[in-house]
Amino acid sequence: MEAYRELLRWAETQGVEMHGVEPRRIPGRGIGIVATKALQADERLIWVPTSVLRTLDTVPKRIAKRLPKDMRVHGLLAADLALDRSKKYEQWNAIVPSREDVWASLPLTWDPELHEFLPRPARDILRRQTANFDKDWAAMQPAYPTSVPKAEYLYAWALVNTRTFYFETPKTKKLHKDDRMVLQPVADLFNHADEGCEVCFDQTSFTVTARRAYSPGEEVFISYGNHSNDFLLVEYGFVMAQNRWDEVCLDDAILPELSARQKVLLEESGFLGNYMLDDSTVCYRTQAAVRILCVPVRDWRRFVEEGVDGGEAQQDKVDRLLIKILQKYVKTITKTLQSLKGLKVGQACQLEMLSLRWQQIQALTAKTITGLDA
Ligand SMILES: C[S@@+](CC[C@H](N)C(=O)[O-])C[C@H]1O[C@@H](n2cnc3c(N)ncnc32)[C@H](O)[C@@H]1O
Repeated sequence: MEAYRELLRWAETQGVEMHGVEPRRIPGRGIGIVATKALQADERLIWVPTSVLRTLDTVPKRIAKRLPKDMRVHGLLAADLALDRSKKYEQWNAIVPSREDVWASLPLTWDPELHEFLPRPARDILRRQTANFDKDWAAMQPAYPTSVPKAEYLYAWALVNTRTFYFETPKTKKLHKDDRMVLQPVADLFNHADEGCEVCFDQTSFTVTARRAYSPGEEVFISYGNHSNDFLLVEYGFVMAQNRWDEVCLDDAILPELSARQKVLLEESGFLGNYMLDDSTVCYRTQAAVRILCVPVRDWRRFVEEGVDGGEAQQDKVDRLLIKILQKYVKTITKTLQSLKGLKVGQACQLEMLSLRWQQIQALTAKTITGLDA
């Protein structure tokens, strides 16, 4: 019998209710939740009592007391998963992705040589994530020097990273926002889409409710947030083919064009770096940075300080220069894609994911060029 059927049986004994949906294996997405009948908007699909959650409070005292009092909840939950030898959650343990699956998908566990091929925003997120893991491991390691090898803790930490939900209790409300996290067996089988079901919680339960109708057999998603593909790649180990929240960072295209003086001016006005474009817009910061490259400083100041754009002719100049910068960037991306093809490190699926991501970035950049050129 599929392990998730055992999980469902266990969940039922714990009071979890599922209506018109069930878990199934979905190619390329592990397990997901699928409609078993026609569903209507506003139908309640899953109800999970808070008694099922794995939280700060369910970490056994014998574990927590050996760890620092101020340890992050992420680190504590990972310690609990790594040390748990009880049968209490065995049905849940049986359905979570294997270590191999996590290692294949999550950049944190990849060969560091591959990290240099992540887009800049992904590298930034990974740097913060690595610092958090290192902090938690530094607390864990001396407390359990022999019983939990680093790779085992990293696996548990990655599961927590990819499967927790935001949850507030009077106790966790006193903690940092990032610490208000809980593991939620069963509801953690929902995959992500850029628009999904409604997820609500109160002190007694989590509820997932359909926002639209679904046909039988259709996968039902929730949204993990309005995340770009760079974020999804590092935090969850996947990128989406279509993502309305996706965006491209242009810092690697624009920063090298700026002189030291121009960087100082941009810094002073709060416009240095974080240049983004999405499916329909080039951000104001990008406009400010490209403008400083091609209009008199006096006019540039009026743009950033008063929002005066200098008229159509000047905007045209800015657009022309931006097109050139973006065309150069498209060529740089082509080189990155070629380098990826020749790489001898990492797994094929990791290289494919990186290539896919750069192709997406290239496509969005090219689309912007076409839009500007029209
Ligand atoms: C909360 S779990 C969802 C259940 C998971 N698929 C499983 O098999 O247990 C989050 C993980 O599911 C996968 N996932 C979620 N949404 C996805 C999507 N749209 N495409 C591909 N993988 C997805 C990623 O591996 C992510 O880290």
